[in-house]
Amino acid sequence: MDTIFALASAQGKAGVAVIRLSGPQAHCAANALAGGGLPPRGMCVRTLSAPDGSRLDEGLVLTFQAPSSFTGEDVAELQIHGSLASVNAVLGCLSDMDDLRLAEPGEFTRRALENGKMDLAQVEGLADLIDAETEAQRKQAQIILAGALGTLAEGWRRDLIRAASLLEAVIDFADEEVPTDVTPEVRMLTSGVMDELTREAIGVRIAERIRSGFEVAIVGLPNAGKSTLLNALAGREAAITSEYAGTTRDVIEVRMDLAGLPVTLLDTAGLRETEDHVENLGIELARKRADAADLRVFLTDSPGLLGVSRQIDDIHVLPKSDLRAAADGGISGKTGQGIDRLIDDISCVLSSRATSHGIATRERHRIAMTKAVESLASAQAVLESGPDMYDIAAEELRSAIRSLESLVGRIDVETLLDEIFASFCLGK
Ligand SMILES: Nc1nc2c(ncn2[C@@H]2O[C@H](COP(=O)(O)OP(=O)(O)OP(=O)(O)O)[C@@H](O)[C@H]2O)c(=O)[nH]1
Ligand SMILES: [K+]
Ligand SMILES: [Mg+2]
Repeated sequence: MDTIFALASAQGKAGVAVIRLSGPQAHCAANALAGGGLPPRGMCVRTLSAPDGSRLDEGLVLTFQAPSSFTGEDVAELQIHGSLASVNAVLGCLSDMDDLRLAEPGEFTRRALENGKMDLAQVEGLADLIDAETEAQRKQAQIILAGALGTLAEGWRRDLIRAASLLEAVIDFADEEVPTDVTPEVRMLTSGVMDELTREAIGVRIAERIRSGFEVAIVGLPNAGKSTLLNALAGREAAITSEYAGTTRDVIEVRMDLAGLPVTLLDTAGLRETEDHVENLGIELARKRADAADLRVFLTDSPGLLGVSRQIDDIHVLPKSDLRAAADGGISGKTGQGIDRLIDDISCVLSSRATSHGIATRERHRIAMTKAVESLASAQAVLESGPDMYDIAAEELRSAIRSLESLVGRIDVETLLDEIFASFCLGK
């Protein structure tokens, strides 16, 4: 096994930079820089020197001993001053050492997975945590990283193994009298797992939104003040505004953190009948994106006229409230009136959706769970045909178990790894 090293903290100037080494030569290499005598597990302040004796930096050296480390291997971490030159000098010395090489993106985590320090879902959770920008994303990633999906999957697996073994007991004793009918218990176990899997699979759509952001489209007639409102919400001039009706044609996207939720606001072309070819293209795009969005804010008192389908949670507000006499509930992108309330309304709708999801977060999880549900449904169906079909039912249960095992990477790991680790940054 190679010993790998990489800068584990972000590139660029910082107070401290962390260089991580993992593998059989990790302690040996750290000792070479630190002048020897490091404990197998501990923390020391040391002067780090190059092979010619010249001083590299003074820093903190942490050592971890296999298997009690992030990767499960011998690990050393060098905390040095976070300048580009200091980091490059130390990395240069490490790459000159025999048996050491720069880690590939995600390679430390890959080793942690291979050494059983985390399961595949936890690896995904770690990737999400590193990418997390909002509080909702952070919380969701922490739940997965803590191993919650693995715990759930283990419970389902246990129930299905019990169900399969009940059937197998009947198959094995087919020639003898079997005193009890096992089907009620098999049915109960499989139905329980199916219900939970179905609920989790539905929740993935919401969890995906928390990872990638909810889309909120601002929709209305031309000149309603959509772009002005977008700019007010974004706190910057993201879109052009003017008194000319038909200013916005393309969809303008602004990503923001709305009360802890990741939201992409969409400013769209004003909706109307027009002869202008380019404006019509914009209107067509606006309708399409508004329909596909998670939530629409209609900036009008007559949303029915716009040709965009309206859904139950959608918000509609009267624009340009500053021009109306003591208008209640309206909004003004110009004066800021009603903006806070709109933000509250949007985050209220989205957070009620955000809390209704379960533990699973990815399309990969959804597919594995849906496959398991299909196998369980087949198992239940053939169970009806009596003990002659129990071997087929048991095979369907085993196939459901394999689907659940793929959730946490007990099987099919190799095919998934490259895809998952491709999203990792160096040093993780
Ligand atoms: N008084 C007042 N004027 C506003 C308000 N919002 C926008 N306006 C003005 O109304 C005009 C149209 O604003 P925009 O933000 O460009 O409207 P829009 O809905 O994006 O228009 P299109 O992109 O053409 O569909 C501009 O002259 C704005 O200054 C508001 O809340 N109060
Ligand atoms: K306009
Ligand atoms: Mg506009």
